[in-house]
Amino acid sequence: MSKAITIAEAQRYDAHTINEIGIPALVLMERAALATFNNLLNDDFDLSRVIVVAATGNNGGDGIAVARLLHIRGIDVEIYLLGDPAKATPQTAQQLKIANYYHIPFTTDLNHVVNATLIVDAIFGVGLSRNISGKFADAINAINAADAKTVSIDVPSGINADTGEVMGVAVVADSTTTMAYNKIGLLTITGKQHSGTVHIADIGIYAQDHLEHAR
Ligand SMILES: NC(=O)C1=CN([C@@H]2O[C@H](COP(=O)(O)OP(=O)(O)OC[C@H]3O[C@@H](n4cnc5c(N)ncnc54)[C@H](O)[C@@H]3O)[C@@H](O)[C@H]2O)[C@H](O)CC1
Ligand SMILES: [K+]
Repeated sequence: MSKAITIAEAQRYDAHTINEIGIPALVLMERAALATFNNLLNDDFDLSRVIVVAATGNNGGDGIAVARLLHIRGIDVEIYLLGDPAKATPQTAQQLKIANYYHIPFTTDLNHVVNATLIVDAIFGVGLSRNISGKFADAINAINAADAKTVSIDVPSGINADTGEVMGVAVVADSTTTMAYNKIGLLTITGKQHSGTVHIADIGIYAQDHLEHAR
């Protein structure tokens, strides 16, 4: 079985890749988005009306970049944005700027989530730190009430990636594209029930960089 990591390890490997190796965070985000995009195409989903539900952390940034990749190919895609864009991470703020350049439509109508043919869940990844309530919970309930298939980015939003615990409410995905390594919480019974088919995406983040053949 392939390696699975904790939230702390994911965060440490990300930081090492960005700060010590020097691969820019936006490059990693683009690779995360491309990997997710490829899985959307390969898994043969109905892409007639796609909605990306994104928050303003880096998980949301991955999702906004996926929306752009779809939009550029002529696919009907909208973004349902949760949280305050003024508080977005630098990478996610940049993704929002690019999305605006391409005039990707934003919606504030949860009915568009319910009526989509495919939902991309980019609300929370390994940064989830407390129980989910309010608008975030409403969006997750709408995702789960929709007939559409759902693809989660990195972690089904609401699942604690260390324990598999549901943090109040959690997305039930058909497929999850998780970055670099599987997460130990996704191997628990609840984790598996919520993540569906897990695709592990190589985005250039490795647990060890002292591979002799790599340097
Ligand atoms: N770091 C990288 O280089 C890469 C990360 N990738 C993706 O980024 C996420 C992790 O991003 P991060 O910004 O650390 O966290 P999240 O987006 O998961 O969310 C954090 C955000 O949400 C707030 N928050 C936490 N819990 C709650 C809650 N219950 N209700 C409301 N708000 C909440 C928190 O305060 C933060 O503001 C990772 O999973 C990847 O998807 C890329 O893969 C590229 C490389
Ligand atoms: K997610």
